Amino acid sequence: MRIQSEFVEGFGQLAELPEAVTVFGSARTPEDSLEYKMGVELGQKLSRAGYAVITGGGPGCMEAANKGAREAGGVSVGLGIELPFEQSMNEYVDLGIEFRYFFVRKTMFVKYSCGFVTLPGGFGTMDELFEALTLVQTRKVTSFPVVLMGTEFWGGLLDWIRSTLVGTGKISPADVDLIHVTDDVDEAVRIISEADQNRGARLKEEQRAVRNTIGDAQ
Ligand SMILES: CC(C)=CCNc1ncnc2c1ncn2[C@@H]1O[C@H](COP(=O)(O)O)[C@@H](O)[C@H]1O
Repeated sequence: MRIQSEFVEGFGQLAELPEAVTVFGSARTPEDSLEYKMGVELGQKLSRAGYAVITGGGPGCMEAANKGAREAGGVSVGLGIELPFEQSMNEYVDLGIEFRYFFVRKTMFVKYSCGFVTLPGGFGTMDELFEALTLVQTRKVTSFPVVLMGTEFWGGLLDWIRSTLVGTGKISPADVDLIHVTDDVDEAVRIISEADQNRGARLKEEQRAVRNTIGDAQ
């Protein structure tokens, strides 16, 4: 089955990836914009912090993050999507995989990264952002930071989330804390790596608990 083979191939090709962060954002961001510049800086700094950078492999913000990763000598990954119109992977992708199904590709973004950073974008970006937030809110993934870059761009959405979603009880006030917003690339990287360290500490705690339980049972 085509869907199954797409999962199997994706898992196989990404299994060896170092720890990675996925960067989302508009396919339409022009190269001479501040947002593109921010994407390049983000790709560079994530790479220097030791993370592979995964994007959707397309133009705009995706290209910017891949470019930054390539420039910093990092691992630059593109998980592309087959579209009805001709479009190739951006030129800064070193490891590229093309998917036919959006939902298979989305699984790969979550499975192979330890956090998401979202640059300004449109429908595609919103879809990816809210999927991530739903997974974190329902604890399908844990210690998974979601960072939004661009306080001005995201401000209106956050106001609406607080006033309308919290205001009418559709989400709890604590759910708003799942979202980190910043204009500072260093802060975005710091949020990701701190969550990473917490995850490491929690894992050790769990391993110790398991060892103690086994010890008690012997
Ligand atoms: C100019 C144009 C429409 C190109 C489409 N080419 C694309 N190539 C790869 N991923 C994409 C593309 N369009 C949307 N996406 C996915 O949706 C997000 C961007 O959608 P949008 O531009 O914000 O809504 C990206 O993070 C990416 O994962």
